[in-house]
Amino acid sequence: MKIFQFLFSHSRKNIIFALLAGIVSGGCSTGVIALINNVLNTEGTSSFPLIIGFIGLCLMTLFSSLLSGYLLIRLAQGSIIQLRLNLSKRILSTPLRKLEEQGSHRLLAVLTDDVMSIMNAITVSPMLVINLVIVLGCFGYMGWLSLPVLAIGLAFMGIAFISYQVLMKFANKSLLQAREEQDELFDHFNALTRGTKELKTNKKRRIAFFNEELIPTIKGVYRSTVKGMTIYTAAGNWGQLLFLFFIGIVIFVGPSLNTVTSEVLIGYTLAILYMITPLVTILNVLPNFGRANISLKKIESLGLSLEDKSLIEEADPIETSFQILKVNKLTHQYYREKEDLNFTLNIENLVFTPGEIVYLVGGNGSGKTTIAKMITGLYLPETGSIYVDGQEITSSNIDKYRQLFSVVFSDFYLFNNLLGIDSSKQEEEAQNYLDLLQLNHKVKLENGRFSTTELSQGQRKRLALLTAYLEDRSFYVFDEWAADQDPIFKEIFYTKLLPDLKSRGKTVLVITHDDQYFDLAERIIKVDYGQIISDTKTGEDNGENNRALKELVSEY
Ligand SMILES: Nc1ncnc2c1ncn2[C@@H]1O[C@H](COP(=O)(O)OP(=O)(O)OP(=O)(O)O)[C@@H](O)[C@H]1O
Repeated sequence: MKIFQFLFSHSRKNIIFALLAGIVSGGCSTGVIALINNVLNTEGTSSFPLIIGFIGLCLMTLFSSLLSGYLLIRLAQGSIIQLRLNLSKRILSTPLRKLEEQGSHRLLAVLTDDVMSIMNAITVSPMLVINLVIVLGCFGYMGWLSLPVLAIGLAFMGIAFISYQVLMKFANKSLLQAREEQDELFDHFNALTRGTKELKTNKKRRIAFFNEELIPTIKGVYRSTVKGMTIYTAAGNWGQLLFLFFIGIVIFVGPSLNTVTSEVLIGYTLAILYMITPLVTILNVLPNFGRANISLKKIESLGLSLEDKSLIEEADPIETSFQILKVNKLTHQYYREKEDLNFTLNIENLVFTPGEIVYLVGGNGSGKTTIAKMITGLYLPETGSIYVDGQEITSSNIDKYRQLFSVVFSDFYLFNNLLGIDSSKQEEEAQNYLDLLQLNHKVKLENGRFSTTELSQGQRKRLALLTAYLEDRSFYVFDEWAADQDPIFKEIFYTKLLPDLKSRGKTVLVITHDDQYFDLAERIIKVDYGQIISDTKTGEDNGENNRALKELVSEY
């Protein structure tokens, strides 16, 4: 089972110690049964050494099972921490495109549902191991009492194991189905939380969402889970029934076998009685492992990998500047399941130098945001290359390359603190930016934390801009940043903030539809259906380019 491999890979040493302690504990408790059997079959009062032996064995059982339990609990909890950290690291290091393809609902299902079911299995694993050792110890003792009866017992166990495996296959099939439906359910939860406004304002949509989307999926998850868990319960009951058959055979057939003495029979009865509870416990916790296995497989199937190790390793010292950045024959393809044609983006040739303001323009869906993701290294180049001062960007230095950029995408995320920025050193600077962005009456910066991020969309974008300013990178990318700003602040953005960045030697790539400000750009790159169709330098002395700009504005 994958889950055992997973546990074992986390701490072999701990597992081996815990198992050794468990074996001692199992051995001691079997010893207690053997001793009781001995006493029951001895005439007269028990001798002093037997009493001391009994007490000693009981204490040894107690301490070794405590030690084994403690080690296993530590191992289980340690693996849970590792699992959470590992998953977070994996998500951070998985290429952006892969994450986009999976969708946030699937990641959320992994982080909540799968982590929970793996945690459940890990939490009960000490119980499983301890009880397994007791059962094995009892079987060992039974074998020592009578090999033929043990052989019958093992034959029953073999039948139980094989039939349990067959039933488990059916159960796992249903649970796997439930897990797939769970992804769909998380997608609906996404719609429920993010589309609250749309659902509240349209009763028909709300009812249709409930009846046609949410309820069928919830029922589907319910049906598959009930089916899977019922098969598991049936398998557990079947296992118990076989065990009862075994007891029946020992009790009714045992005495007719010449080799079975009354001492053996009493010993068997004691061992069987002793192992009933551990056996039932094992059968009860096994479904947890089936579910955890499915979750581990699901995590693997999402392809969350550690491909881009640089993201989770200690960051290299940040490259603060460049002289020339060249993009050559870069391509990116979006695969679309429902369409015959894939959308392909091409950047034949682009050059950026410090201190220039470049506008990236084009119609909706023409590829501007994708180009920004390609230039900033968020999408790994499928073909073509990026060169910074003559050095080619490869997977080994791409993380360092990304540190050249500060980006505010239109679907930006605003952290409520200045993570990764030494706020104590930059507090005064941050305060100045709060004034400049006209946020000083709304937001305070205290110990590197914004007093609030509950702001209007335009104000939140200004805070995102402040964070970008404080990052002080060489290359700034703004994806329709001004779209949510009022006309006054739009004017400030294009006429003050962007020239200010230029004067500080920054390269600024502005994705925009604000054609009234196109004449402020030094260069305009126009995109259409994934192709760069013009890269025009503008300037007062350049009549030809000015004509090109006028054409572009009128076309827009
Ligand atoms: N995650 C994605 N998966 C598949 N296709 C995508 C994805 N993101 C964008 N596309 C497709 O790629 C094309 C370019 O999208 P992109 O977001 O780069 O356009 P854009 O020029 O920035 O548009 P807008 O001006 O509307 O923001 C679009 O036709 C879109 O359908």
